[in-house]
Amino acid sequence: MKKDRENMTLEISHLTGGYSSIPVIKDVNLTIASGEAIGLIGLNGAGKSTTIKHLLGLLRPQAGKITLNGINLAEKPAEFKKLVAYIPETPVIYPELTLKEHLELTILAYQLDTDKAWEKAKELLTMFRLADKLDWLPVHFSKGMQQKVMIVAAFLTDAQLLVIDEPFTGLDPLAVANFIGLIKEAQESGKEILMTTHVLADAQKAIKTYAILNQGTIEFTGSLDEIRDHYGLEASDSFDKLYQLLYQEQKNA
Ligand SMILES: Nc1ncnc2c1ncn2[C@@H]1O[C@H](COP(=O)(O)OP(=O)(O)OP(=O)(O)O)[C@@H](O)[C@H]1O
Repeated sequence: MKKDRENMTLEISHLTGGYSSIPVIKDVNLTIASGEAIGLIGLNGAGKSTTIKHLLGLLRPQAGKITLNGINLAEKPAEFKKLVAYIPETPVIYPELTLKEHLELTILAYQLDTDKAWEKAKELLTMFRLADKLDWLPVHFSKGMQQKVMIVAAFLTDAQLLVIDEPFTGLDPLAVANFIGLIKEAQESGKEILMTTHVLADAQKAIKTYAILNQGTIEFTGSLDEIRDHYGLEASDSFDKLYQLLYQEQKNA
């Protein structure tokens, strides 16, 4: 398939949804173009994971639509999902499968060319210091090592959209640096990235644009400097102050 960067866009438009008739996210609009990475930030309970669940097709919207490269998730879920790789906050590990078998599952699920995929897997496994553990059971790995398995599997897929939920907790600084390098590479190769995080110090090494989700609504989108201006933060203020302001808004709502 010819890659035309102009058509490679994630569009979330007027998305309203949640777990019951009372919506958790309301009229969310977000566009991520090819080569763009957006950080989704907000207080606990703001609706970040709920937005991600909609994006992965795990929840059905009450209103609105999600398209990727023009493919509507509601109309062509299988086609849409093949273009998406997901790194969950809590690693999903199958207790009876080895590391090698976990990666084989990914290769099968995304119908990857086996030789090319293993070439890529070896690079990623070496980067994350897991190359000698292919026959181990990841269920016995540490939290950080399990997180690395998720990262290796996601970057193996070559998916167009990377959805990443709070990746930094549990990763050591070497792994964080490698992960940030992969995010930058993914952007350079024209992928779209949506990452939720509370760890702006690490995120800002790779991500320049942030969407602020407050009580289920995207309140502002921009660079960290634009966010400072919008919320009246001083250059000397830490971003903790932003969260305090969001909390005040929530209390006053
Ligand atoms: N499975 C569920 N069933 C019902 N309500 C849920 C469920 N999961 C989350 N919620 C509710 O949806 C709201 C948003 O939760 P969500 O997990 O999307 O927040 P978040 O922004 O990801 O928070 P965090 O920063 O803690 O990860 C919260 O009020 C939460 O209680």
